[in-house]
Amino acid sequence: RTFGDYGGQYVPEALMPALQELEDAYQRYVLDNEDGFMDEFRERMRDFGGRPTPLQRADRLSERYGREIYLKREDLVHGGAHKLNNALGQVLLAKYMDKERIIAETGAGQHGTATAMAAAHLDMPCEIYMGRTDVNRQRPNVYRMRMNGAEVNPVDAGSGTLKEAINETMRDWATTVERTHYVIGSIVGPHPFPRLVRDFQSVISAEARDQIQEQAGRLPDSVVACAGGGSNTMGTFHEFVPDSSVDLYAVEAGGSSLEIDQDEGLAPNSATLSTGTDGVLHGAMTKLLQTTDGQIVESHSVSAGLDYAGVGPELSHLVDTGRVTPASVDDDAALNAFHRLSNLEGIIPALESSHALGYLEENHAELGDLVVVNVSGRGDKDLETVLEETEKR
Ligand SMILES: Cc1ncc(COP(=O)(O)O)c(/C=N/[C@H](C(=O)O)[C@@H](O)C(C)C)c1O
Repeated sequence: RTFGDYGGQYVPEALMPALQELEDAYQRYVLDNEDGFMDEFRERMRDFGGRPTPLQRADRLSERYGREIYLKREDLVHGGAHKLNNALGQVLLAKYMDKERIIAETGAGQHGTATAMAAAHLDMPCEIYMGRTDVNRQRPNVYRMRMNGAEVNPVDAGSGTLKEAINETMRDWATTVERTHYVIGSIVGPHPFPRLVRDFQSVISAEARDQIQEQAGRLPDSVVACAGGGSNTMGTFHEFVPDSSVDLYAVEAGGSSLEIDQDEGLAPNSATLSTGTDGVLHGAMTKLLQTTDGQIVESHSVSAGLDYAGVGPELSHLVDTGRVTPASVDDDAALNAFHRLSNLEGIIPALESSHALGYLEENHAELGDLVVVNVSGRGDKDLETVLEETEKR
């Protein structure tokens, strides 16, 4: 149920039967591969999702930093981000559980898009909850969700971002749980969601661990991935966790500064692993950005996908035990990294992934001779934001 002191099931009694049912299905189908569930998951991620994704040597970045830089190309997964790994797995699991309806939250819209695509692919009705602020700043993804046949419900409460979208989705699920599965978008929420999402996303590190040994002849010295809720992070780390020679860096959004405004309850960043304190959010004990009297603060990031005041409990635990190094990169460095990869390697990365690439630019000297960086998504969705923000600066 837990990762050290973190995780658990801090939810209303009404949700416990649903979590118990999900835990049974997780054990039977994901862990025990009953009825060939994981075989079907892998086959669909191959034929529909486009896996395996390349682990590509970045020649220009390797020259620039004087070491071997390999990019794990999750931007090439169908839909443009790692999100499909988890969304397809959960929608397929919902089918095996005889559910009739899919709901999900989204912030950057990548998870919403992936869920809508997976639901269309598997012929399941789908409703996505998305904060009004995010609907306005990630419009191309709203069009894609609707094009894939999903209903998109804008959420006007609070700041109209991810936190409110998750609350609305949980509220829906509490009253429709008999026939509805909630496809949660990251390694957050009550047990078994953090493990379930991590296990689906772990295809990333399973492939990368084989590919790096095939292509470079050994394990990497370090692996770098951005962290919003933490699903691409733990997906990229999971199979390397037992390899103590491999350093793991989780890069969060440093926004415009790391200070929290206690009075306003505002944080101009989302660097939860670096500056957060323990608390419960969305059903799990984890690290949070909160005021001293326990109010969850409004977080910030130039990238919608990293703008989340919580983080997965598994990452909180691995940071506390020292296995994962928490890091953060500010908005400017992320924007510069967006332009840099586009110009040097011909790859336009998602603004979220740009935080991992920004960390590489600032800290490559500490990362050893062989580095794997996860490009969690592609940056088409961010072009407007980046062009606007770049003009402002
Ligand atoms: C391309 C891309 N890269 C990284 C992330 C960060 O989410 P995690 O992998 O769960 O840390 C995201 C997160 N996107 C979510 C979404 O699209 O709904 C996000 O907004 C929330 C689920 C956190 C993303 O789109």
